[in-house]
Amino acid sequence: MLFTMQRTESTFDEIPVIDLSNASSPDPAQRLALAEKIRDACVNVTNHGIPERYVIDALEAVKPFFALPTPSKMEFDIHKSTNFKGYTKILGEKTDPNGKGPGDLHEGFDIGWEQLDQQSFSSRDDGEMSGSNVWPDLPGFKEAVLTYYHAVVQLGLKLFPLFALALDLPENFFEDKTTKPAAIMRLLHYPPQPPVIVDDDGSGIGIGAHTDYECFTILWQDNVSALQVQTTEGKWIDAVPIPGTFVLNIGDQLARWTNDVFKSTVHRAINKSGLERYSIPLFYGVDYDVPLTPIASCISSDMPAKYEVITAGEYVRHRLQETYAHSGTNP
Ligand SMILES: O=C(O)CCC(=O)C(=O)O
Ligand SMILES: [Fe+2]
Repeated sequence: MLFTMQRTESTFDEIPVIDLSNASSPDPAQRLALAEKIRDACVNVTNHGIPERYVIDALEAVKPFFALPTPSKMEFDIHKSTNFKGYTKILGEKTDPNGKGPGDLHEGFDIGWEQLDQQSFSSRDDGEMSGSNVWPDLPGFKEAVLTYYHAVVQLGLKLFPLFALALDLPENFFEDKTTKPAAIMRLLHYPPQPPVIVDDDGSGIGIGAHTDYECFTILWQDNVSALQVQTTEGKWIDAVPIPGTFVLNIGDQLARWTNDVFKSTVHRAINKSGLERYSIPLFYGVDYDVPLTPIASCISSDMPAKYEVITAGEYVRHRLQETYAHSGTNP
């Protein structure tokens, strides 16, 4: 009989902390032991190798941008972009596909892959998601943001082999599918809001309940608690910020590769602190032209294929269109 993977149930009461020191250990047993720990839908990772200085610099770069008057920020309106890059105004996004409210109480600035050392953007064929970044003319902004971006992209490349191991696949399974890092990064600002519990009409939500669209998300959050993660039983757990760690979430592309053996993590954020909150998620997917074909060991007569096969780029574009539809269309 063919070996079939079992679905992972995430039933934690608090989000586990996983030490990534052994991610590139020469000992395969240590890499495998670590891989088993990241099966859960959501973990905090420590010893990730990203210098704190990079986080601080990116944050200090973006704060003056968010402090600009709205018309200046709207010059970089995400709706002017072919590939959803640039500025999202407060309430500009509605991340919960079933959300009833007026939109999400955060503003954001999105970038994708770009080399750090280049004068001008060299375009890359990203199919559905082709296009360039936009940059405000603020001193040090681009350099600080891209320096942090590239450090997290490198961390992500170390995680793909662990996910492959956890699926009993060759460690290099994702290598030829991640040759042009398809990573979107967002710098997010949640302004202080009245300490309301979210109303029945959905107003007051910082970011509505959703799953992320790529394979996994590496998220830095400041020390203001707002993020919540839903367990398989439907319980909301606070992703309490732990200094020096990142949150690692599973996203829809991995769910599609694995026919839901790895489920994508439902999460949301509500900033009830009365304080400003900042977070920086980086969503790491496979190359946009790669079809999300389910892995054979994740399909059986008990677990028939759940998702139609589409490319990563088609999937991401479709989801971004839905998210931003209520505040405009893109070219
Ligand atoms: O701000 C956060 O903690 C979560 C952000 C998020 O879920 C997203 O941008 O997809
Ligand atoms: Fe998210």
